[in-house]
Amino acid sequence: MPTEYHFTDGGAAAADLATRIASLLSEAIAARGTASLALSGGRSPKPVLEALARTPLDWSKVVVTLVDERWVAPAAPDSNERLLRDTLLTGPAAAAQFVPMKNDAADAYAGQPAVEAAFAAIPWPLDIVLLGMGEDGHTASLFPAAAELADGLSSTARTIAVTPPAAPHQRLSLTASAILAARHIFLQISGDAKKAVYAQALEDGPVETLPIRLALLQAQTPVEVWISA
Ligand SMILES: O=C(O)C(O)[C@@H](O)[C@H](O)[C@H](O)COP(=O)(O)O
Repeated sequence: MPTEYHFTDGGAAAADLATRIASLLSEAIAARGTASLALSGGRSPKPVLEALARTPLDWSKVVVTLVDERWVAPAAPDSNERLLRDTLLTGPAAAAQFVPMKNDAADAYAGQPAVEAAFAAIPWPLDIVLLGMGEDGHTASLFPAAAELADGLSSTARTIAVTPPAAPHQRLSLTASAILAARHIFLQISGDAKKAVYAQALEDGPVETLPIRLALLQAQTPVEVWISA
């Protein structure tokens, strides 16, 4: 079962989570000389990314990538790369090495092989994966009812191209095996609707229905869930 941390204030949760992540990155650098961090996009991580950006750390030893990316130009408002460049990769954390999940290929399927090849340069397994969750139970871009879900749950590749059934843009996503190989998994949840989905996902049931279960119903990798109002 995951370890849960509950907060009434989202800002306090973000500050605390950033401190926890920075401390694990420091430990990884001390132990292995480098650290790797995969971050989610969407709305939830922004305050954590802003807090992390201000955290003193030897960021030049940290390789940062994404948990998933929308196949849009890196400057587009929906780009997760843009979110990282506008938040985390400023100030001290600008010294980190960033490995994008988007390239110039015409679509995510054509672009995936080069992303997979670029991922070979990331210190592996990932030290930290920060997941979000949608109200449909998706995590990363592993969406229920997506044609690629079965592959995303079973593939030994690190990345997969996905067309979400009910969300905009083709995506590149980490696979379940890449997520579960990580040393630490974090999940951010806020709001009553997500709390209800999270509670349901903790009950035994098919991963295909609520893909976040891939992280919650396993004992291989420690999962910490940061829950706020
Ligand atoms: O790029 C993305 O959309 C994601 O990484 C995705 O998996 C996200 O974490 C959830 O959809 C939750 O998104 P919110 O935090 O915006 O609710």
